[in-house]
Amino acid sequence: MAGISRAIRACAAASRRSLAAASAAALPKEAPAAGVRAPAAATGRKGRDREDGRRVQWVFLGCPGVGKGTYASRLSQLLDVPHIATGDLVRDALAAPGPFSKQLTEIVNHGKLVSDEIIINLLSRRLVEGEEKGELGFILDGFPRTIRQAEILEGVTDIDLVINLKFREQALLAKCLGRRMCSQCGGNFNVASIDIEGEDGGPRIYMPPLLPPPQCESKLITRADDTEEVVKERLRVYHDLTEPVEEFYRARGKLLEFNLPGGIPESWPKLLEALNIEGPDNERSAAA
Ligand SMILES: Nc1ncnc2c1ncn2[C@@H]1O[C@H](COP(=O)(O)OP(=O)(O)O)[C@@H](O)[C@H]1O
Repeated sequence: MAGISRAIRACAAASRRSLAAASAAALPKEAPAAGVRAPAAATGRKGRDREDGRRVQWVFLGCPGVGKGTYASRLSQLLDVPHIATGDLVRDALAAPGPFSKQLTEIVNHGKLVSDEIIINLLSRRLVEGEEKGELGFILDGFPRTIRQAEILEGVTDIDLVINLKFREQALLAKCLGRRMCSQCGGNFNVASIDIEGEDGGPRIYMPPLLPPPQCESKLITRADDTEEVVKERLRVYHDLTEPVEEFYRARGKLLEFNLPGGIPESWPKLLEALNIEGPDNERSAAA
């Protein structure tokens, strides 16, 4: 797909050039009229309704623990595009032995962002692999996370829609601390029980734990950066460096704000509705 290959070339070039030069070369395009563009790319359930044959190119924004991975992954299956999480790319890179992974671990385990050069390098490599496999779109999760990353992305490819997930701040820390993954099957679970009183006439939010099946119980692992101190730092970094990215896309009429009303059973059908996507018949019961 032309959009992706342009992005790859430019991202790869950006990782070689100084980022200042890359940002200058990738100056943002004219802002379209204010207001979120109707997510027309999503109206066909498989997102195949564009004339050029490409599928959706979406971005998920939102604080750590909000559920970007959960919803991005579900949508990617529904729309038949890859879910590309830069956090996963970073974790894969730090799992490989060597000095590079040591350097990355030091950054990630302190809740800091890795450099734009490193992340663009990892992302462009992933996009090249995808292009070789014939991928026709993407849902990005965890990128862009700085204004500079957003400017580079905006300068090299067309992002159709940016979904900004919001959840009650007081629950985010508990959600991160409760995350568990099965080291064998890769399944994601959460042992936290969230119960928050309604605010300003809003409903009470109750999210029961999402417990693993018995065969996964003894294999659960916790991310090294999901400790209280590090999650608080990641939330601070999000507010300082990533929140301005919301405004960047709002000004370009691409930001769709979505307040999660609760856990997956309540939120998933509402998100599909907001995106004008028709889920498969069994989707609602699967989410319930
Ligand atoms: N776009 C990015 N820019 C810089 N660092 C990133 C980016 N994406 C991921 N990382 C690094 O990987 C870590 C884990 O990312 P992620 O899984 O997306 O975390 P979160 O749960 O906080 O959203 C981040 O704390 C950061 O160190």
